[in-house]
Amino acid sequence: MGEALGVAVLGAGHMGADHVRRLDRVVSGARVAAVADPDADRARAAGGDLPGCTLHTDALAALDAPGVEAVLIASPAEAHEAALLGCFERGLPVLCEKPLAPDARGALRLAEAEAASGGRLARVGFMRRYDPEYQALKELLDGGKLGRPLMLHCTHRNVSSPPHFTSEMLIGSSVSHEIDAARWLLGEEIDAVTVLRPRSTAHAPQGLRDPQFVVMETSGGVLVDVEIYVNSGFGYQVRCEAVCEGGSARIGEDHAMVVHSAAGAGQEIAQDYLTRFAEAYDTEVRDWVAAVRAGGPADGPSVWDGYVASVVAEAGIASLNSGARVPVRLAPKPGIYA
Ligand SMILES: NC(=O)C1=CN([C@@H]2O[C@H](COP(=O)(O)OP(=O)(O)OC[C@H]3O[C@@H](n4cnc5c(N)ncnc54)[C@H](O)[C@@H]3O)[C@@H](O)[C@H]2O)C=CC1
Ligand SMILES: O=C1[C@@H](O)[C@H](O)[C@@H](O)[C@H](O)[C@H]1O
Repeated sequence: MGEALGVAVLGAGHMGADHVRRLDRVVSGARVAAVADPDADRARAAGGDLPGCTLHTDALAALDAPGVEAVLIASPAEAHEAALLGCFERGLPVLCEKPLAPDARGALRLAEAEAASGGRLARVGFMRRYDPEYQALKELLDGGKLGRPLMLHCTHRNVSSPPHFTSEMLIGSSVSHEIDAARWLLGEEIDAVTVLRPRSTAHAPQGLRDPQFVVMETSGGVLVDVEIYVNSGFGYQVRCEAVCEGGSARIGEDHAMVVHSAAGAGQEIAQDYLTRFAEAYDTEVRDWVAAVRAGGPADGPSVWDGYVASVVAEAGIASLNSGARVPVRLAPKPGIYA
């Protein structure tokens, strides 16, 4: 391995371009060796000025480009499986944006393929695990000071949804973060999901079921509720309150400066995830680069975590469409994820 880890970034859209910037300017010990996007202009805009960085319209070609030692996948979910399989075949360590795959069957194929490759090569980009507030909440819950957790109340609001967003993606793409965060915070699996459907906002595109109210039941009897509202129109808000036997703890309150004037009191509200979770993305990528340089991403959110999130999301989508409570059924866990 060279002085700085050579990373190929696949996908140069919102997340990919931001990860290129992060690898180039924020994270030490890494350099961008290749950028791939079928949209050549996007690849050029993200990586065209970086010394030693080759540009590609074919993602698999980027895996074989000179100096590539690791891969960051930021293409749409539909493209993750081919890219991850390409990494597994070549033994390349990889950080893949969430969701791992568009459906649970694809996610399971990936867990089986990684297990067959002989060891863990991939992490999934559930960046909330690297957010200082989420980490503080986990430390508090793990420490047991508040007693056993009984409920998590979660809020997840976006200003607006991208044009391709479907009602199913509110769960499969957005709530996938709460699914992973709840499993990680509580150390429990999710056994069943019920999705309730309030009337939709007039500000959502025609036919989009927005907001939705997701209720998850864990193996230990904790109830996790999530308000997902992706066309709130006013801000990006991610909150979580843990209610425990001996108290409660809340994260994600708007922590900007409070300004008082003749017009009243006010505070800026983050408008997107790149602002709200800037530090989490930096820490996520910094930690991954350090782990790869030290020999491999043996910890962090795994392909199995990505698979479980997909199964829970699929149960949620079934509940969204039927109105029924849907149990979660997981495949046997391959030994590498023990
Ligand atoms: N962790 C987080 O908070 C967030 C994660 N994401 C995830 O990041 C991924 C990308 O999302 P965005 O950047 O918002 O999408 P985007 O649509 O802005 O960018 C995706 C880019 O991938 C390119 N692309 C399409 N097929 C490709 C392929 N086969 N190989 C390489 N590139 C390909 C597209 O041309 C486009 O430039 C998704 O998995 C999404 O769920 C997105 C937003 C936030
Ligand atoms: O991952 C993300 C997006 O894909 C998703 O669409 C948003 O709802 C989330 O807030 C963001 O973190």
